[in-house]
Amino acid sequence: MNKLLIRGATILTMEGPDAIIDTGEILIEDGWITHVGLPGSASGSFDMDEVIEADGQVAMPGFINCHTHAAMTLLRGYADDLPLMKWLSEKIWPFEGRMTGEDIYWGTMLACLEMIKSGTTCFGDMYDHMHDVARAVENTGMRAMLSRGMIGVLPTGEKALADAEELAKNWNGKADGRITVMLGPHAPYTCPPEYLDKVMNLAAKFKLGINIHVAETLAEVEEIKKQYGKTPVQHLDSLGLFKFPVLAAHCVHLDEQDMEILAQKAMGIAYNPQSNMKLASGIAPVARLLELGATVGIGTDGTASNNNLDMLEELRTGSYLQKVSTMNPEVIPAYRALQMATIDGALCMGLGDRVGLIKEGMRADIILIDTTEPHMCPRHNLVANIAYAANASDVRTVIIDGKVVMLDRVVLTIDEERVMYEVRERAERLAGK
Ligand SMILES: CSC[C@H]1O[C@@H](n2cnc3c(O)ncnc32)[C@H](O)[C@@H]1O
Ligand SMILES: [Zn+2]
Repeated sequence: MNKLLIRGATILTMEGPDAIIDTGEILIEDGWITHVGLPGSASGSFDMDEVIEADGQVAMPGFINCHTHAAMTLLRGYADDLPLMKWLSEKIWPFEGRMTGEDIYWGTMLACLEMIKSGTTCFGDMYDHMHDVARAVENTGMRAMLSRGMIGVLPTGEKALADAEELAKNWNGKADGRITVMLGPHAPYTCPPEYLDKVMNLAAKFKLGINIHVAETLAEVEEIKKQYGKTPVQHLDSLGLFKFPVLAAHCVHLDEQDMEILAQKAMGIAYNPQSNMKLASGIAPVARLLELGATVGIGTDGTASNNNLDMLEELRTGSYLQKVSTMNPEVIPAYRALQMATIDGALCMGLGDRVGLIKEGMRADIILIDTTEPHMCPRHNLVANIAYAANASDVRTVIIDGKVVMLDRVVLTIDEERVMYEVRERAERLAGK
């Protein structure tokens, strides 16, 4: 049995706003959290394989980015300052059409590197060549929910369904259980009802959830209303999609009925504030969705519309944006924002029984954040300091599934120079330079 002890940290368990243990200990055995408590309460350090001394640091669950397209690191800075449809059809899709599986592997490696260095331990992905995405997840030690993006209106729509089935057969539960699989029909405007029927048949056959972009722009809502006489959410509901566990990304333009449907029937909603701001898509009505009882996690979306994968930045923006759009500073307070970026993100992807809390019986996805820098001083409120003042570079150590993947800012599973070299070369070729 492998035993790892984290000692001396303030533990922000995320089990409740007051569930904070000063100078505590976390014992991890074979990747499981087996003890969380006060100093000296674990069995002693003499028989540990590894002890991490974490004085001056906060231990909390790793961040969970519940919506991204990891390999889009290759497109970072390639197409900016455009609205969604123009951005996709004129810039993104032509570039993606030139990408190989190997390009996607290296793009995902870079995303994993960036995520680990900013405290993300788990991400939800939708893309093509998912076998190569899965290889990157396996090699870096990250946890991920993977979905093959499927565009039903393209001639490749049938192949995408076959790829999704392969992904489920080959990778669901693999990499020591760190990889799970969902189906990824891209959006109601790219997947007609007959195609979504095929997706639902597959979901039923393999007992999979569904990851889909929904109601991202006003143009989408108008288009779906014109074609089907219903809002995107009501259209999907009438097709029976919400009989499956659905993770709905964006959900920016919703009426009250849409919000009730999502709150009652969706497994989760991925809120992507920075991407929605940058593409000028709008502001998701998250404060109201939360009032109605919806489960809302936070996603960065891909780095062509963000342009980074920094969850501390994202949760802060997400909170501030709701405050300003409702003109109410009380909505999404600091602790709520951290919940959305941890346990609620896990729930959105069906992983809430496994990760998102520091609690006995959960897998150990834990980050250590340095609290000794000037911008974290004084400590009136630790939670506010993390949610509103911390930087990605304050994340010192990252543990995923009980394995140390970054120790004191050295990533142990990735050759940083090699990854950046590969991505630079490939990005230049793909951009036609
Ligand atoms: C078919 S794989 C996934 C597909 O989604 C594209 N994408 C990236 N960001 C967005 C977004 O905000 N809305 C819709 N589609 C998006 C990505 O480029 C891939 O082609
Ligand atoms: Zn997306």
